[in-house]
Amino acid sequence: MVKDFINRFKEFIQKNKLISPEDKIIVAVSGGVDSVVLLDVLNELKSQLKLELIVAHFNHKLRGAESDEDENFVKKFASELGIECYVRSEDTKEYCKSKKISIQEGARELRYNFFETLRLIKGFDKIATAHNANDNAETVLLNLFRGSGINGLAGIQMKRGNIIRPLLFATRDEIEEYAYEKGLTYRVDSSNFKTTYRRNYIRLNLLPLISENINPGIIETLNRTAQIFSELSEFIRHEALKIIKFVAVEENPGKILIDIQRLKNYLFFIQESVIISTIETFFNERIDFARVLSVLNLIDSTPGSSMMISKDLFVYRDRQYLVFIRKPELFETEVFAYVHPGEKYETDFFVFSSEFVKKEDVQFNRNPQVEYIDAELIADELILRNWQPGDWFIPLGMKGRKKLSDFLIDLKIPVYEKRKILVLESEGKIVWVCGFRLDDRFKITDSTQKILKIEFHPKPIAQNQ
Ligand SMILES: Nc1ncnc2c1ncn2[C@@H]1O[C@H](COP(=O)(O)OP(=O)(O)OP(=O)(O)O)[C@@H](O)[C@H]1O
Repeated sequence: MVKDFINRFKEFIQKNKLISPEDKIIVAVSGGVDSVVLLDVLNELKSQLKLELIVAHFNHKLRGAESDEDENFVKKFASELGIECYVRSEDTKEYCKSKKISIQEGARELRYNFFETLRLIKGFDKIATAHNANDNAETVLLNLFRGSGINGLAGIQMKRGNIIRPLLFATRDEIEEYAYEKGLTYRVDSSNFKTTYRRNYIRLNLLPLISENINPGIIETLNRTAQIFSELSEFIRHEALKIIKFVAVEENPGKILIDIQRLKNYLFFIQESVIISTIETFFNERIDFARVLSVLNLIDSTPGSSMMISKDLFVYRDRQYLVFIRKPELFETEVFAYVHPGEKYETDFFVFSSEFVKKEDVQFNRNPQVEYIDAELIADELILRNWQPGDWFIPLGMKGRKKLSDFLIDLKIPVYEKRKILVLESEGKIVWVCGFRLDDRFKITDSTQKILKIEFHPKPIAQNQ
């Protein structure tokens, strides 16, 4: 059986290109039977495949002395095999409390960050975890019952970035049998928070029932189904990336605009994949299915509707576009500042400057970011602030007053851009809709004596904000 297991392992890693000869692999060992077997099998193949192996263990300090015993067990096992072992401990509860995330989420974040940091420091190629075919079957059912798109039905990915799951071909029984035949010891219940109530219910109640009454090979069947969905998902993702080129009208660091009408032309599962791929490709984040649904619901809601995708990624429904935007750009532009004629005011997002100039230095041009005003008509202290509903002004060249909101609609300024518009105010009157239009009352005329040149320049958004 042991030989057969190792052969199937080899076949699986070759067929799916998970491991190549001379790979340097970090093996994530919790101490449970799966990861103990994974390390053992990789160690068996070490010289044949010329692998370099190290072990990584994260002590989450979640189960008191037991956690420390897991750590000692893993260290001892690795040293018996002559493999270096790296351990990191951190109070996971504290970490999750401070970040306001669930223990499961926080533990995962800490663990995978540690593995990746170790990989970079050691210059290794891959990180192997020991998820098995039962984990995969349970994940598929969980996702199906909770509601999921194609990605969820694809189950646990065999490979994601540098992470590989080479034990996905084996069922839990087979792994336990291997351990038994090789006389391997392991820690029982060393997993972190894998056994959530729902997963446990599926494992202990549902799957045995299905196995007894419908299909004794349900684990293998679900794994095959997952494989089909995984290939389908890969195919659609490939197509989605092409479609993004067509539906995204503007792409720059920190902001993506997707044309709603164009997106609507596609079937739902393609729309879903476009949203997922946009977020993964341009923002390097992941999104769960429930949130994908909410994003797609925005398409049918009123302009201005919005939602948070993650702590700092925001999506907004504009009149024409779905706008994905990094939060800082949107929110940190709340502005209310006192500025004095002749002074400069600068933030991370824009520069406002003003200087007194002579009549002969006035250069009229079509650049709306530079204007000249009659300095004798303004106060000594001006206010630079976000525009607000109810604001009005007299646009240059016009006689009557105009509501700023109407002015912005006429200019077809997208909803998300509107939020960032600033006005320069003097004694309750708007002098300038910065970067757009001067107020007629403050323009320079033949009788103007003192001229103030005003400029407003937004700054490009820094990458990866
Ligand atoms: N504390 C740990 N230290 C090292 N490796 C771990 C640890 N916990 C889990 N692993 C690795 O991850 C595999 C899966 O573990 P587990 O099922 O507990 O994780 P999970 O809760 O399903 O989360 P995830 O899918 O994010 O890994 C283990 O077999 C092991 O390879």
